[in-house]
Amino acid sequence: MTSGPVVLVGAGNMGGAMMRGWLASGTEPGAIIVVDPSPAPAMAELLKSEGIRHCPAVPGDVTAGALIVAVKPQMMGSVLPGLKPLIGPDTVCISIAAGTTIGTMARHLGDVAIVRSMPNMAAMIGRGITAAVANDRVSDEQRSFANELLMVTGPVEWVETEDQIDAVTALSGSGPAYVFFLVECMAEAGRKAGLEDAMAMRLARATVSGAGELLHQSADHAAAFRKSVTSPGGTTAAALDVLMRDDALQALFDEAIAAAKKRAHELAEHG
Ligand SMILES: NC(=O)C1=CN([C@@H]2O[C@H](COP(=O)(O)OP(=O)(O)OC[C@H]3O[C@@H](n4cnc5c(N)ncnc54)[C@H](OP(=O)(O)O)[C@@H]3O)[C@@H](O)[C@H]2O)C=CC1
Ligand SMILES: O=C(O)[C@@H]1CCC=N1
Repeated sequence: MTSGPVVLVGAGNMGGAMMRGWLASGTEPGAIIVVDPSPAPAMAELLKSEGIRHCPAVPGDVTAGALIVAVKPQMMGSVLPGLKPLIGPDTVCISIAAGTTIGTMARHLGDVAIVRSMPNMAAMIGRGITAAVANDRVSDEQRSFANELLMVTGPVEWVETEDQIDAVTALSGSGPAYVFFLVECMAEAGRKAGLEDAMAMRLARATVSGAGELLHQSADHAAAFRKSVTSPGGTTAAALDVLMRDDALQALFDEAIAAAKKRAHELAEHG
């Protein structure tokens, strides 16, 4: 089954991160084909230096072992139909696009093996998290091949039902942006508290990345870490009294995640 090449359609931020992961994990450059009309100069250079075949349009002489679709959701409806020639009986098709459903993919690609997945931006440093769901055409062998291809950017969680992928998109797919915004807010608050701009940003960045690393290196619950920072009657308690007041921040996150999930449903309509 894995005799066909891994064909990546869309070598942008996420597709590029996956491709770099495949190379780093030992996939032969000759086993990768990239379809992208005009990759960014750095990507074009990488494809050239690695000797990866680059096709500005879908090649007519290839049957993919795995077909990874990493274009914007709004492009899926126009890109998917043209990918059919790449699909043979053993091809597993993997999408990372937000919103686009397995049903939409099957409508364009046919009754084939499809994995719908959702990575996140930390894939760029191999520290992402991906959730995936497979349709019933995906064999155990194809699922484990898909798992191998996805896990180069971090752990892979397989979910049972497709509707969970929209929730994943809202939580971990978009999630890095929430954390970056948290850094912006913390830095701005630090500035208002009297710190020089750049210093406030350095402290906020280091605080969030250090706290993230603690979570990464330990299985302890986030609440346990929070409690160990918080001395009774101390400064952290004073701040958390504000942040946790009336569950307002939780309510804001509930609303934000629900909005992202709703948007994923809307994006599905572009198929
Ligand atoms: N960014 C993120 O954090 C995450 C994104 N995703 C999903 O990943 C997908 C890709 O996002 P991202 O990598 O950020 O987007 P990018 O715009 O960086 O990448 C998309 C790539 O596809 C190329 N492209 C455009 N048209 C075609 C075509 N007809 N055939 C082949 N390639 C084409 C684009 O080229 P050009 O730039 O020239 O148009 C670009 O290189 C999206 O569906 C998104 O929902 C999932 C998780 C996280
Ligand atoms: O914002 C988006 O639609 C994409 C999907 C998850 C992260 N970025």
